[in-house]
Amino acid sequence: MGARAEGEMLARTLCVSAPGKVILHGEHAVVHGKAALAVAVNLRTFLKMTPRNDGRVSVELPNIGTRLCWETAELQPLLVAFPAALTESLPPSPEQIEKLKEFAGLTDTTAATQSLATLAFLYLYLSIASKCGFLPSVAILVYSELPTGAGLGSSAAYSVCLAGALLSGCGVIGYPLEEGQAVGRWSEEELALINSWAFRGEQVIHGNPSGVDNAVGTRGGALRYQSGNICSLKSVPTLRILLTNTRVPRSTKVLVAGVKDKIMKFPAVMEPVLTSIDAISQECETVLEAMAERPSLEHYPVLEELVDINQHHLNVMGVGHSSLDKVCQVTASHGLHSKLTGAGGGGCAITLLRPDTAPSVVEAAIRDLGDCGFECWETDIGASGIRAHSLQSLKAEVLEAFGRM
Ligand SMILES: Nc1ncnc2c1ncn2[C@@H]1O[C@H](COP(=O)(O)OP(=O)(O)OP(=O)(O)O)[C@@H](O)[C@H]1O
Ligand SMILES: C[C@@](O)(CCO)CC(=O)[O-]
Ligand SMILES: [Mg+2]
Repeated sequence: MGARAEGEMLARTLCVSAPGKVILHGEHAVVHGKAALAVAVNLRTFLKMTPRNDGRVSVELPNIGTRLCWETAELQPLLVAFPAALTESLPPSPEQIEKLKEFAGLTDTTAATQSLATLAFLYLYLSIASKCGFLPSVAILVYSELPTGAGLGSSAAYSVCLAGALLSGCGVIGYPLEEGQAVGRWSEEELALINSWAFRGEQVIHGNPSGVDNAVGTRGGALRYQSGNICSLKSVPTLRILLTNTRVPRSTKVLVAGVKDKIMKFPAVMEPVLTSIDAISQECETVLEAMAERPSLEHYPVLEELVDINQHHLNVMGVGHSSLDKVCQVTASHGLHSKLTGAGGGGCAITLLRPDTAPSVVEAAIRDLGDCGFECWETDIGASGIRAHSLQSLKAEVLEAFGRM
C-alpha cells in the first residue's frame, strides 16, 4: 500500500487480529522484574475499522455486550489532556482517567468490564489522535475468540488490536496489506510502536502490567520477557497443552495489586518466592532449548516438576483459587501436571501433556474436568502476532460477527 502522510486517515476498511497467550512460568513475578516465559495461542481477537462520513466514532464490543458512540466534536475538548509529547512518554495519569470516566459517564456502579474497555479505547483513541492531529470518524468492531478475563491475555489482545488499527488508520504506521494480499505483517520498528501503545492500553486495564502480555500479543511465538526486555525463543519444541477455563471471573488488576500488597507486607518472605519463580522460568527455558535440539521424553519429568513447584508458589502469593486446586487434583489423578496461567484467582489453568500421553487419558481428564463445570480444549502454542487481514481471508465465524452488527 502506498505511503501516506502521518495524519492522513486511511480511506478504507482495515482488519487486524492479535493472539491470546499462555504464560508457562513467571506470572506475577514478572511484574516485579523477574523472567517470564509466554507463548501465543491461536485464539485470536479481531478488529475491523471502517471510515465513517458522519463525524462520529462508534465502537461495538459484542464479547462484553457494549456499544459506544460519540460525535468527534464531543471528544475534541478532551485532547487538551492528551498532549502527544506527554502520552508518548508517560503512563496514563489518574487525572486523565478521571476525565475520561466523567466524560463517558462511568461510575463506581458501572461494570468493571465495560468501564475498563471503554477507558482503554478512549485513552488510545485520544492519545493517537492527538499525535496525528485529528479525530478520525470511524466505526470499530472488536470480536474475540478468547474468553474475557480468564488469564489468556484477552485485555492484551484487545489493546494490541486497538493500537495497531488506530496507528495504521491515522497514518502513524503503514497498513501492510497490498491489493490481493490475504495477510500482512508490520516491520520490527512498527511492531515496537504498536507494542508500546498496547502497553498503555494494558496500563489502563491492568493498572500495573509488566508488559509481557502485550509483548507476546504483538510479536507472537514464544518469548522470555523481563523488565521490558523481549527475547524471542527461536528453538522451542512443540508442546501439547490442555487449557482449562474454570469460568471463575476475576480481575487481573485486583490480583496484581493484591500480590504487591503481600510483597510490601512480607518482603523477606515474598522476595525468595519471586527469586524461585525466576529460577523456574530460567530452568524451563534451558530444558525447552535442550528438547528442541534433541527431542526426548526424558525432559518431561523436569517440566512437570517445575509446573508443580510454580503452582505452589502462586498459591503462596495468594492468586490461587479452589477451582484451580480442583483442576490440579483432577489432572493429577490422571498423572498430569497443571498450574494456573495469567493472573489466577480463577480463570484458566494449563496442563502439560506429553507426546505419548494416551488419548484415552486426555479424554478421561477432559471428561472429569467437564464434570466440574470447567471448559477444556487442547491448544498448540506459537501462534503469530498481530496481523493485517483482507476481509475475504477471514474465517466464516469472524465474518459473521463482523457482519451481524
Ligand atoms: N473482546 C473484548 N472486547 C472488549 N473488551 C475486552 C475484550 N477482551 C478483553 N477486554 C477487556 O479486558 C478486560 C479483561 O482483562 P483482564 O486482564 O482482567 O483479563 P485477561 O487479560 O483475560 O487475563 P490475563 O490478564 O490474566 O491474561 C475485560 O474486562 C475488558 O475490559
Ligand atoms: C499477572 C501478570 O503477570 C500476567 C497476566 O497475564 C500481570 C502482568 O504481567 O502484567
Ligand atoms: Mg489482561
